[in-house]
Amino acid sequence: MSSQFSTFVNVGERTNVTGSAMFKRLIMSEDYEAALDVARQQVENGAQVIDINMDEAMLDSEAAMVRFLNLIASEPDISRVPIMIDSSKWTVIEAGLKCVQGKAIVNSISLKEGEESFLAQAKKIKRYGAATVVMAFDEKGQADTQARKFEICKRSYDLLLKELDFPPEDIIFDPNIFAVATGIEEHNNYAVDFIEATRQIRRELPHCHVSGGLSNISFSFRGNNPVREAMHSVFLYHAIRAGMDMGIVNAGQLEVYDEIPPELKDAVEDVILNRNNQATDRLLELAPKYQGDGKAAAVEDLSWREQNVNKRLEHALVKGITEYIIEDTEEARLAAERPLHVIEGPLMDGMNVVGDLFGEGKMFLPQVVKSARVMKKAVAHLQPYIEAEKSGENQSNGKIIMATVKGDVHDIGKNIVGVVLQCNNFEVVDLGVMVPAAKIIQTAIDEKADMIGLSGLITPSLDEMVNVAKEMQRLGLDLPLLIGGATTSKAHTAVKIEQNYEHPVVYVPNASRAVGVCQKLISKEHRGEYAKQISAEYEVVRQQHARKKPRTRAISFAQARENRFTCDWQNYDVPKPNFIGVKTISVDLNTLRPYIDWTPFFLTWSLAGKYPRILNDEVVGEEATSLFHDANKMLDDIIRHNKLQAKGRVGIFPANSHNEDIKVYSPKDGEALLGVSHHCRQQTEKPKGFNYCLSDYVMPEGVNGHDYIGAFAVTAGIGEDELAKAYEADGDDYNSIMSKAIADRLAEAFAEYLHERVRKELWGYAKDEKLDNNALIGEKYQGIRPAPGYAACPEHTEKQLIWDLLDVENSIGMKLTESYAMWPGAAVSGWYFAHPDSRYFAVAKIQRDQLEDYAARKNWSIEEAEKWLMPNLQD
Ligand SMILES: C[S@@+](CC[C@H](N)C(=O)[O-])C[C@H]1O[C@@H](n2cnc3c(N)ncnc32)[C@H](O)[C@@H]1O
Repeated sequence: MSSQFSTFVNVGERTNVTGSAMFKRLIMSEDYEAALDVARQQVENGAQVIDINMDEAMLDSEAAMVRFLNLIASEPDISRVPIMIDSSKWTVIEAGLKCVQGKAIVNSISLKEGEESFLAQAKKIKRYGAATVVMAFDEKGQADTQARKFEICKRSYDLLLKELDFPPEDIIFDPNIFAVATGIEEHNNYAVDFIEATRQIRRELPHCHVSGGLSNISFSFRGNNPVREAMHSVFLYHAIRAGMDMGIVNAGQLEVYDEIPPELKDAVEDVILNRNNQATDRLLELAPKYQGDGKAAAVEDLSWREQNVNKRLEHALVKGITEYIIEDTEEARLAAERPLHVIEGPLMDGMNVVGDLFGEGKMFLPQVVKSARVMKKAVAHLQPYIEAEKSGENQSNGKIIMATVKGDVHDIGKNIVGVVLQCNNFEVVDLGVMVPAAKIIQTAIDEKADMIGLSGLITPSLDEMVNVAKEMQRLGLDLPLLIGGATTSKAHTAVKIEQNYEHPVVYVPNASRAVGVCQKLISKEHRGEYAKQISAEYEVVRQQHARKKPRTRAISFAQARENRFTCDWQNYDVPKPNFIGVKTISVDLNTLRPYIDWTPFFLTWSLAGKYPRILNDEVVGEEATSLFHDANKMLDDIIRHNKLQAKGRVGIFPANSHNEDIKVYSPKDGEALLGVSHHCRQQTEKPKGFNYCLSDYVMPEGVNGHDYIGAFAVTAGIGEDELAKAYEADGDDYNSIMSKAIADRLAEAFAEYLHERVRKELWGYAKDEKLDNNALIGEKYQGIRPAPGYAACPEHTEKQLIWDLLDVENSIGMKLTESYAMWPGAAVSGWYFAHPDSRYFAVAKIQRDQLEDYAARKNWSIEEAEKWLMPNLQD
């Protein structure tokens, strides 16, 4: 059932005689036709489940339930959503279960009357194949604190799984939403108790769901809808983040979180999160101000609109405000002699202010990208007028061809550089990802470009950049070549690329440097001087590199092997997996959300600092907070509209090591050899430690039977390209980059989530592990998940074995490029090692003897081995 819950599931409650006076009237007067219309409307309005309740003293509830459900069954537009049979009487529920077609949900059972009746009811529910809501209610009463809520849910969960083998994905906990701000001090923490209990439930009781009735929370503010709506929205915002994935939410009674006036939001947040003792009083004080329309109180500061048009354009650009840009641009166009002058005049002036502020560190990258969005909108408005003039003039600073090289799919960095250059009036022709050298060069010639910029993330891309440089030389180009991307460096550019091309080759470490470099290269006046300076600088880098003595002494491969990590294998207790084989994992994004590590997200946007501290950072805090809000808003939208999907494959196999190889056997018989995972060993002198190789963490063959190894490949990027392209088509680079950064985060979150499941459940060697997200990010668990291409297993072609073992491409559509980059880009793959001593390390430099051995093991020529292990070879 989990696939149905890939978004927050909204339960419609209007077909409930206890909650809707109108529905009650219709049922009591036996107007079932009109009652059906109520159900239909709910589905049309987006309810994904409809809750039906006939609990009315004056009604034969059982008969009414059966009659209504039978009517629904013959209405395909209603019966396409699951039905929630809601009653406090078990007989009504059972009568309902008998006549629902398709999967039903029972609302609800609990431990209120003890374990026996709870299990008896659950057993029947299971037999009907239904899911069930389980209330946090036991023999002592309804749970109000976090501890009680969790304790009851855990007890229910354990009973259901152990006694009945009840599918955990069919359990929906309702940990009780109670009213806050009632004036009774004990109630102040009720929302926090619900949210934190939800977090704990979702973390510790795998695969279950959490639901609740939202409107209770704001009960004390009956009659003041703006405050109630704000409370619903704030509560939901936090509860969904904690893992609430279902609920009775009346969309009409929900304010958009980001549109709540800040003053009200702050006061409501104080109440919901119980942030201080005065919270209720403050909200009570504020509430009358928002009564009625309420929003009148929230006056946006629009004084900037009174300035002249040029100043307004500047303000919009600096602040990234798109609302008025078309009307302001139009006003400027009408006043200008020619439309082009608007770009060259006020718009470029505004962008220069942005550029200066960015250069001075007073604006941050996300703001600059937002400015670019405004600029693009303005330029798009002017474009038809400029074309109508057919002036053919090109007033840009210069034209640059940008591309992620062949074999690589990573483009966030490239896109950011592109935007920043466009902000500075460079014309960027972006060829996208996986672009062969021939296409890059031909486009540069056709477009009469002034420069070429190459980007790449994975190490094989370094080689491809060398190839592009050689091709440019061979074909006689004279354009400057810019090099950027995570694995590139000044040293690599100087040592490997520059001498292959006799015109300027410049390493660009980040987006903020790109503008300066491009401006110097484009300027006739400065280019020669700058090129000379760069080339002299790189000559020094080369000389230093050549002189550089390795800080560590190399030893022979035989010596290194001799000094392998080992343990008492004879007495090693092999952790036997609960699951051996391969399976697909589909997971909803709400489940992944709490596993996100946000720190690298901020780094993507060049904001350095650890999350959550960064939100309050003195320098970047404000921008980080705004970025974080934008990201979460987009994430809400992605989840709500299913815009990205996460899919993965995981496998656990019998395995043994043989020196630097890991032999992987068939899960069926443990005999047939499915493949060999090849590894490299550290080859520098280790006076105090071991010369590690990943194979050391798997029991050698011939000792004591099989050990095991796991493999995984996950993506959260299904839909990523379409999503980003849609934003790009709209000139919205900010959201395009944002969507990719989010997809990336979700993929990493997926890897974290799946690894936890492997440890606790599939392999199960750490079933009692209890770690919060911080501890997971800090890798405080047993075992590792090294990823080919990273330091302990630097050779990328080894991903192919993961793909073969897990049948990744056929089953979930993830692919490997010729450089072994993963597609979609938001993807992670790797191996699982369970050994308690397993650690990440860096293979670092290896010697010729190991290179030859590796080539022989892989059945490669030495040249081939050199190509793939290039970053690990001594220069
Ligand atoms: C790149 S970070 C990703 C986790 C981070 N929390 C995030 O969300 O971006 C850590 C991962 O990189 C890989 N990794 C790190 N160091 C490694 C090494 N020395 N060898 C192999 N893989 C390594 C492992 O797969 C590890 O789980």
